[in-house]
Amino acid sequence: MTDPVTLDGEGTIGEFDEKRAENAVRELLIAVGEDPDREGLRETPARVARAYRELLAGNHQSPEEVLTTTFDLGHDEMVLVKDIEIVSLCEHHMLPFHGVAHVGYIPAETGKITGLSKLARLVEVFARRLQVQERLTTQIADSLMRILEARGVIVVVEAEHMCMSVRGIRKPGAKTTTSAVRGQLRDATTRAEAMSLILAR
Ligand SMILES: Nc1nc2c(ncn2[C@@H]2O[C@H](COP(=O)(O)OP(=O)(O)OP(=O)(O)O)[C@@H](O)[C@H]2O)c(=O)[nH]1
Ligand SMILES: [Zn+2]
Repeated sequence: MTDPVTLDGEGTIGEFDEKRAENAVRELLIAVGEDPDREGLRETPARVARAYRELLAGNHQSPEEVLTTTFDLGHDEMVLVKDIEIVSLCEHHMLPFHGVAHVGYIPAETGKITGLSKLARLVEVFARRLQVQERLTTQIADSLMRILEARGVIVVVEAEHMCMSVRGIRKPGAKTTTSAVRGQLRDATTRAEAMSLILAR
């Protein structure tokens, strides 16, 4: 058993209980009028449980774990990784929202930077949880400020929510953009420069 992960202001999350998840999916199949023992559904509870384990893997990872590799390159200008694909699950409907995240930061004065892939890994840590897009965006920004002691951070997430496209209001194609800007990137000129890089195709 690993210790439950403490989420910033969001309580704690315990272990993933695969057997319990399987039983719950079996119950859900019965609740919607299906026969969970028919040929095509026999393995479904186990498959769905494994899928949720994967989609919620970030519950058991911390941002500190993935931002371990740092280099002191003395680089003190902005570093920006664009178009990091994300798939997350909205906490209201447990349906996916998917799109891209753009993550930029101005390193600490010491020039402490991290590996580029670590920025994408950081995004994964927070995307693979039950989320709302706003919290996903701010958690990425706040952890970069805290762990890398960055002087500034900008995170922009653009996503389509399945709960808005396949059910409810049914507006496929509607995109939601959220941003979080911290430190020196709040400065109007620096922020405008970052936004023009993010928007450039
Ligand atoms: N702000 C925000 N809202 C979200 C996100 N994901 C889903 N939602 C919204 O959460 C709201 C939940 O509203 P409710 O009225 O409780 O649920 P509902 O009856 O299923 O709502 P409808 O989707 O309007 O049918 C909906 O408006 C969703 O669009 C997100 O990441 N951020
Ligand atoms: Zn939703």
